[in-house]
Amino acid sequence: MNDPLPPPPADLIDGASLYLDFDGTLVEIADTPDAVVVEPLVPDLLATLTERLDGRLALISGRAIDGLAAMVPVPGLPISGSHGVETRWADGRREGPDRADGLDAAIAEMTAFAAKRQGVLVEEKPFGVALHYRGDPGAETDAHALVAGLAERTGLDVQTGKMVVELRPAGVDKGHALRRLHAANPFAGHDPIFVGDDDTDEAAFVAATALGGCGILVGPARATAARYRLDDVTAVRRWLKGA
Ligand SMILES: O=P(O)(O)OC[C@H]1O[C@H](O[C@H]2O[C@H](CO)[C@@H](O)[C@H](O)[C@H]2O)[C@H](O)[C@@H](O)[C@@H]1O
Repeated sequence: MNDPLPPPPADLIDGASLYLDFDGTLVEIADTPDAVVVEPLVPDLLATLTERLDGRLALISGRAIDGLAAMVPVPGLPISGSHGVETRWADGRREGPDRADGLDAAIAEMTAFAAKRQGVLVEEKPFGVALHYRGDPGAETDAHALVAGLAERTGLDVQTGKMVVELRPAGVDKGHALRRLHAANPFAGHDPIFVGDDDTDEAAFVAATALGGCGILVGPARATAARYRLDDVTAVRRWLKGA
């Protein structure tokens, strides 16, 4: 595939509001969710950017907020978690929906599925659940079929990702997350820039563009709503340091 997307200019975030994905963007993908290595330079970089942007920096992740906040201990950093389902604002206020009926039963079925396949694991989240098959790629088809069936029965939506398929509340995605954060101070009125690598990030690229900003895809060229592209996590960190 030809790559029509240039790297972002160094001054793109001047005066902007910056929204960052986590896995595959700020940290390298690892074998399991808990195996991710967060070097000290990551929270240090986020703290520096928060100061430089007068607080206009937030994480928008597929991970649940509590786990992510523990991995990235930056005081006052707003976080949207679980693919836009839950929010932690800079002052610590939390927002999220009720836990869906049927979620516990879905977790039980996924756990039974994983118990029969070494390398498949279940990641529980407060409002959803992810089924990871990075440790057993051959389980992909069955994992997707299981989660599609559970989505029909529970009314939850299917979210795909890198070697993962999950259930999350319907009608919410990272685009909603970006719009929600961007409607509030200090983000509002500044062009939104979103940086991400995965399927779930496309909705945020679309939202950022519609609000007058743009998206930056991380990873190999692909069909995307992003305007710019960076090769990998190292390139993201270099760009953020130089921006
Ligand atoms: O939106 P993100 O912050 O990028 O989160 C997306 C998912 O990331 C995590 O899973 C992915 O990263 C794992 C660790 O590198 C990897 O083992 C897995 O295969 C990837 O799918 C996280 O565990 C999920 O909850 C997030 O939805």
